[in-house]
Amino acid sequence: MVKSKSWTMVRHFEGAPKPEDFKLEERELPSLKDGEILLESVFLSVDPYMRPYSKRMMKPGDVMIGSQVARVVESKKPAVVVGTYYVANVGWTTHFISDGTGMHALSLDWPENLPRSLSLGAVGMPGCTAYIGLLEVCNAKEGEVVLVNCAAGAVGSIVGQIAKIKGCKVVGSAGSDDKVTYLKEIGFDEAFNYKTVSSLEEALKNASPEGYDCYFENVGGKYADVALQQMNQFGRIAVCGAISMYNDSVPQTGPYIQPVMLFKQLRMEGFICYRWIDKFPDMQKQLLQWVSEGKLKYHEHVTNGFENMPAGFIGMLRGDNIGKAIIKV
Ligand SMILES: NC(=O)C1=CN([C@@H]2O[C@H](COP(=O)(O)OP(=O)(O)OC[C@H]3O[C@@H](n4cnc5c(N)ncnc54)[C@H](OP(=O)(O)O)[C@@H]3O)[C@@H](O)[C@H]2O)C=CC1
Ligand SMILES: CCCCCCCCC/C=C/C=O
Repeated sequence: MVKSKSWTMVRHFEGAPKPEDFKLEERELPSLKDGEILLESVFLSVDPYMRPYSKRMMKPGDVMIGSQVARVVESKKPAVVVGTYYVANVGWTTHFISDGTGMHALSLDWPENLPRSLSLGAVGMPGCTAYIGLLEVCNAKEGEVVLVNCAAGAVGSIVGQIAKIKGCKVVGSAGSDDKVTYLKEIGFDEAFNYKTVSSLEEALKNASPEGYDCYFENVGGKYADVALQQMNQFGRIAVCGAISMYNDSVPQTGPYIQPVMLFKQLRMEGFICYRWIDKFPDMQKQLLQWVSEGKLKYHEHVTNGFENMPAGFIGMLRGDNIGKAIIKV
């Protein structure tokens, strides 16, 4: 008998998630039936969406939502070979039985020198989100100026680098001096620590006196109020996330965006990456190629041990991570 451990949500989060909001549970899995496979997790992802989507998709006692890279340890499905790897959306759980639906296999020729955890980060959903938001939603063009916040994170760090590959000028903001150093290392033209600048408005003006054509928005709230004022005429804003608002119990209120949207003739579009799910395989191929060629750098913030998964999640929301926050079992 195989024992599976899972992290469940004890109660809906109030404000920032806390360790006591999670419970580690264990259960025995049944024997495999014909057509089924048994998988064990190798890497799990902790992502900001888990905070707002826990409210939309979960009830107390449910296993936390999320995706992982898992290895096949037993197979009663002829097409599936033991030792192969899959990305599966099965939540915070160490072992699971599947008939193969709702998962996708990692390429059998995954490069030896690259960690498979990249399929949860730079070459996975966050990488595709960066690609879509920048190129499909903002429609960034060579020579334009791109602003991205949460710039040292899983999505933001890829946004900035794709923008450089496409010939844009890139400005990024992040929440520590180490993150700012990292952004310069990976090719951002300008970067600043939004927590220590005396004026966000001045920091944005200094970084790009010529204004901004594209704004890849991950933060929302007061940051956005200031950044929108720095947009150029006909600027485009891809609303990817609003992490500064996810823990709010009482919604934040204005300033309101209509005057600046009107007089600068801006276009703002919210997007969820899965609208482009059919394009994921092509985007992932491109992202993996850029990584293999050294054009796209990646960094991972690895928390070791499944038992530390809530701490890894809480730490990511607090800003502990440079690059993708990953749990290694
Ligand atoms: N629309 C879509 O399809 C998708 C949207 N997203 C969104 O993209 C954004 C980035 O996600 P992801 O790259 O995975 O996460 P990150 O790797 O960027 O990690 C989250 C980061 O958010 C920053 N942060 C936390 N609280 C605040 C705050 N109050 N104000 C400003 N920054 C804060 C921290 O960085 P710092 O130290 O810089 O503050 C932290 O490191 C999120 O908003 C997420 O919801 C992600 C995937 C898909
Ligand atoms: C494993 C279930 C995931 C369902 C929600 C995925 C949402 C991804 C888009 C993110 C939006 C904001 O962060």
